Amino acid sequence: MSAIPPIQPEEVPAAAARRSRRPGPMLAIGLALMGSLVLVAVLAPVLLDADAVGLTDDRRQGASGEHLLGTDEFGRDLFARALVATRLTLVLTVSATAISVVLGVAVGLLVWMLSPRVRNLVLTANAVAVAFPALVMALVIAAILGPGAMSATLAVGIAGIPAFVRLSATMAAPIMVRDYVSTAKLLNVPRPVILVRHVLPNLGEALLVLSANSFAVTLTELSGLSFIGLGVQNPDYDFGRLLADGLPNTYTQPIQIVGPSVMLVLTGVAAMFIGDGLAARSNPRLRRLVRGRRSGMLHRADELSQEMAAAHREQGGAAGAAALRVRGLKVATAQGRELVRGVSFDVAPGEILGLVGESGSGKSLTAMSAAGLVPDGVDATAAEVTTVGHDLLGPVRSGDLARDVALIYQDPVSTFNPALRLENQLTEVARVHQGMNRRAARRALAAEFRRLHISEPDSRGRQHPHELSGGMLQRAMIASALLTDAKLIIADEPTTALDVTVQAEVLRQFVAASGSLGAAVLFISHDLGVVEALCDRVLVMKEGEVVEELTREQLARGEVKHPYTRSLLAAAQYMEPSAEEANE
Ligand SMILES: Nc1ncnc2c1ncn2[C@@H]1O[C@H](COP(=O)(O)OP(=O)(O)OP(=O)(O)O)[C@@H](O)[C@H]1O
Repeated sequence: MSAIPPIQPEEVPAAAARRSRRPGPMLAIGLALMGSLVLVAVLAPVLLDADAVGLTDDRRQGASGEHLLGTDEFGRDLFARALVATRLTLVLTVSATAISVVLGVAVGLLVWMLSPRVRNLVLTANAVAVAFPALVMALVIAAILGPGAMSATLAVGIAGIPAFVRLSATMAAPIMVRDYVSTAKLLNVPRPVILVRHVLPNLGEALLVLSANSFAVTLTELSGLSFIGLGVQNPDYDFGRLLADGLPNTYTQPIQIVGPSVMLVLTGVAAMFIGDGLAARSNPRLRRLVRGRRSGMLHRADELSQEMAAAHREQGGAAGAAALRVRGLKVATAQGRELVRGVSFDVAPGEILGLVGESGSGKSLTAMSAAGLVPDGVDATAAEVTTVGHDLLGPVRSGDLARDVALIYQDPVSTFNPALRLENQLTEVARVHQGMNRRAARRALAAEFRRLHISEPDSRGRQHPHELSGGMLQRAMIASALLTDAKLIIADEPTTALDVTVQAEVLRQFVAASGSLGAAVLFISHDLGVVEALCDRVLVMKEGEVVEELTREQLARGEVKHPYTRSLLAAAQYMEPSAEEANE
């Protein structure tokens, strides 16, 4: 057997990560411009209020050294008025945008607490609202609420809500099926907490981009409402109100509309630059499980299956010793399509049980059901699922499963919430369910990192997932299982997404970890070679059924009976390079 070469971790260099966080030129210009406008909004009403509102005899004057943009029919300085109007304009625009963002995001996330049917209804109604022009909707709402700055702000804010509902609901969808959300569900984290903690931070960048662009649109709409008399009322004034005041004099004294027009354009351009700059800077790498009566639940099987399970029990012997005991597990879609058809097995403490079979044979559904995680859209029944002593067909105390079961998924990137530091995620069970304080948990995690040969173990925890390679993230998951002394590790193709050398190292660490923990392991794989090297026993699944059970020795000697296993074995041998090929 050839020696396994040491792994070369392909980390994302810290300098590159820092560079990607620097604002680009567009964002810098936008922020500088917006910063200047905010400064004007703060200072102008203090310094220029007398000139802006003071009535003088210098009426309808053109531009001069004394009045840079002339004066209006009451002798008020138009330059001062344009600058002073910045404060009210910005306050109203920020308020209306905040209404759209806060309510839109709240609704967009809360729909994920509804049943799929009600959620679809809400989202369809929202899609209709999005298709309706926001300005028309704002006009209708403003007309109902009556003229005034407050009602215009409310109208424009409400009209902007559907766009944010759509964005946040759509972006939440893929996050709700991410592995770290499944893990949070295993931890019995309440749905609102999952939404706020795991989903909301991942919307941050997209929300910022949409908010900045929405700010520009809101500015135009609010100015439009003031311009037609539905917004800010005299004696107050924003840019739109100033434009309306200057309109009758467009031909006789056009300079009256220059100030508010320029300020309006500058504010809009600043917001657009910020939005586009944020969009350009957003890192594309930074990227549902529903419990209900009808689906996504593990139910106790009906009478018939109970009988079947009793038969299995007789075959299976005493339940006491097994870390995982599954009897008569069936998983079916709501339409009745059977995906897993009465699977029964045990995994003893310290034993590694392999689950092999072609894609779609029901391996993941079987394993996830064993952790009480049944995906939305399917219904699972069993006569018995006892996981580390917990009867999953009855109520399980919050945190018990989380403490005893560790899940390691195929895609190391989707396993972690990209917005949270690794140590927060990896030490959660230890801190929340085992009462370890933050500092002790951090130290213990670093020790496990060291044990698993993760470089710079003391600082890794403070990094975000994208700063580590895939192999490191998988080892970090193993470290987390070690940290909590998990009694059952469910690993769903944990090395498939890794390259071959990293795979070998992760597997080596995996065996060492499970050995030192004495944990039972349910190891799912397509790869018979890996399973033979790693597992004590193997279950072969085909079309939702276990068609054969083999020991490692039987598999090694090729003592397989079922034609399907034979074909799997033949395929694996066909894939393996011959000795000559390997030497080439
Ligand atoms: N939530 C779901 N709703 C409906 N069908 C599902 C759902 N989850 C899985 N299935 C179907 O159940 C079958 C078994 O899926 P499962 O993921 O357990 O297969 P698998 O053996 O793990 O395959 P793979 O190796 O590709 O992951 C597949 O046909 C799959 O399409």
